[in-house]
Amino acid sequence: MPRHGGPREHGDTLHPPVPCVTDRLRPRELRTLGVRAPLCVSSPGSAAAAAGVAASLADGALAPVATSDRARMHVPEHLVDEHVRTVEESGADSLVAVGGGSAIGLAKAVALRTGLPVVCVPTTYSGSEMTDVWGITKGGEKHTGREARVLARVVVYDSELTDGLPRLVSGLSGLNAVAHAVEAVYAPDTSPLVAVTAGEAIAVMTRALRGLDGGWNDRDRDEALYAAWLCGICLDSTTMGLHHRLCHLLGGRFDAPHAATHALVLPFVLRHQEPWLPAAHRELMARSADGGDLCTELLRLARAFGAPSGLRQLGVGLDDLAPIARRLAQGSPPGIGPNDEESLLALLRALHEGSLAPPIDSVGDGRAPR
Ligand SMILES: NC(=O)C1=CN([C@@H]2O[C@H](COP(=O)(O)OP(=O)(O)OC[C@H]3O[C@@H](n4cnc5c(N)ncnc54)[C@H](O)[C@@H]3O)[C@@H](O)[C@H]2O)C=CC1
Ligand SMILES: O=C(O)/C=C\C(=O)CC(=O)O
Repeated sequence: MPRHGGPREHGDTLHPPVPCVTDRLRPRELRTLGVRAPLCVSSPGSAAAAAGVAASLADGALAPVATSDRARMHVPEHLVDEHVRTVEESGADSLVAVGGGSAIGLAKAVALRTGLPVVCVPTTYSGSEMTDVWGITKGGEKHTGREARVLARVVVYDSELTDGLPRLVSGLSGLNAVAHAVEAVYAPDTSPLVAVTAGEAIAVMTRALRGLDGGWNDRDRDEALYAAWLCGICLDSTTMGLHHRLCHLLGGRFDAPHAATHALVLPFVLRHQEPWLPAAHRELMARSADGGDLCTELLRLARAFGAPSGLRQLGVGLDDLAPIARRLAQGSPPGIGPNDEESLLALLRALHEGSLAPPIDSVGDGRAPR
């Protein structure tokens, strides 16, 4: 299959090709938006992919007026300031993000200030390209919000752009995406449609990640990108809960690596919520783990991809736990499990140690109403 020759073909594809898969960003997609002069942003790791996209645009006389490969995770405010200045000085009329959640997050933050339309070419599985969620970090606090203007106008999925993504980055960003789907299942504004999408997303992503764990192939990469798309839709459709709030707090205050933090935290927060899940949602989680215990499988995958084994490894001290629990309880993150300070502190202690409680069925009597 020639590079960029179109969606890859699999003889035994389980699902039809994703409708928005295309081979690459073409000038046509930008012309549809009526723009001519994009600022193309990437991170160092996705700079080569960004150069390829820029070249394909230039072929159509839509050469970027500026490029930057300086995106980094959590979107520090000073980078937003610098890139807004670049927009003003270059006369850019649009933002093309080529990369993972960091590049996309920077484009979103610049769009928040400037109102320029965003086009995304994701090269990791963060799912950010499908959401109206923005984040900017300043003074040790990660501020997030939702704004229609940051939602990408065009998203181009090309799994060949993920071929060079290192195994551990792939695995951890896939687990970040799974967190979007898991939290969408028990979000206050979930719906049957979201739950079905989330179930498919969790099942396909965990299957692809198991493939990556044992020797990744093209099909696993295609499936992971398909699942990332679904996971992003789940996050866009629902209110973020305890898991995302905790990860953002850790990201802002401890500069914790985003995807690795999600991978560590997810099995623990899901275990915390699990007893309060309605039976249908517990079954959905079990089905997406092939009938097994999803938390145990998520923890196994997190460890296989080098996630920290506990909050200790992220530089979080025992003394930090009570203030974090207080902060979370004050924010009263939506979720179905207990959100009082004492329960949250128990959760944080387990996370600090990295010791996951057994599934409730193996405990025997259940711990909460179903
Ligand atoms: N607003 C939203 O809906 C969401 C936002 N995020 C944000 O995204 C950021 C994390 O995004 P991630 O994608 O996990 O990390 P990332 O964008 O920082 O990428 C991880 C690493 O992979 C490298 N990389 C990216 N594409 C590559 C490629 N094709 N080949 C080789 N290396 C490549 C990057 O340079 C970086 O070193 C965080 O800031 C997080 O807050 C994450 C999920 C959803
Ligand atoms: O935690 C996530 O994966 C989802 C949202 C964010 O990271 C917020 C942001 O864009 O910084």
